[in-house]
Amino acid sequence: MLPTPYVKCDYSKVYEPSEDSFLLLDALEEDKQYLQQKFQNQLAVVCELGPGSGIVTTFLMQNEIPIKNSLYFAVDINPWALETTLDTAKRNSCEKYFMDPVRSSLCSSFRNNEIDLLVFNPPYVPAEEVPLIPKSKEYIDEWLDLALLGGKDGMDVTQIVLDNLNQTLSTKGIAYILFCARNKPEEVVKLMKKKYNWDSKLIVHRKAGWEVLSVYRFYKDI
Ligand SMILES: C[S@@+](CC[C@H](N)C(=O)[O-])C[C@H]1O[C@@H](n2cnc3c(N)ncnc32)[C@H](O)[C@@H]1O
Repeated sequence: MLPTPYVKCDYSKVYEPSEDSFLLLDALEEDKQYLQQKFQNQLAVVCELGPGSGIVTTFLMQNEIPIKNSLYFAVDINPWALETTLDTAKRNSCEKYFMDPVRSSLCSSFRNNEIDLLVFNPPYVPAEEVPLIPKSKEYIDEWLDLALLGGKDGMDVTQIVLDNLNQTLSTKGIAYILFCARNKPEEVVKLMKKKYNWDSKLIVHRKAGWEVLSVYRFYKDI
């Protein structure tokens, strides 16, 4: 079993690592060899959307996923998450890896087809709407709402990422995305195949309280 990063931060400002975070780590561990083979002998560009505490990006660096020669970008809309991600990386002695925290909404600050590995534990809880971006860094509770609430079926934010995968990912690119049952992931993956020809594989799923969570890999075998 791969080590889990040590995280110590202010959970009134960033999402506290929970069952979903740990399930995502399990999925990445499960696919470690697959990823190693896929990206061997190249420089891999890795992007985690919504790193929150930084636990997932730090896990990737700590365990050299997908490969030793990787560049890591941690993209969050919450400014506190960027500071915390840097701190978590440092606490786990990951300073030797290239990791850039980027303040941006989803992949809007990347050029097309640059990301090889995309990882996202999104705001997936169904809600009337996705909250507006808070006016100031100091509106702490509002940043936490953004970490959780995903609009209709909890899919508003995730759907933007899925609809843009063809533009976002490199030719060999792969995405790992977490869903809860209320996101209707079985329907989502069928539509991804039909609309965009993305293959998908259920890597892990687990009952967490009253929620069933799953992580799917999206890929194209070329
Ligand atoms: C469920 S939390 C996941 C945090 C962390 N990755 C984990 O697994 O513990 C979702 C994260 O997505 C971020 N987020 C929400 N909307 C975003 C957006 N439009 N662009 C970038 N990040 C966003 C939130 O700030 C939050 O850090």
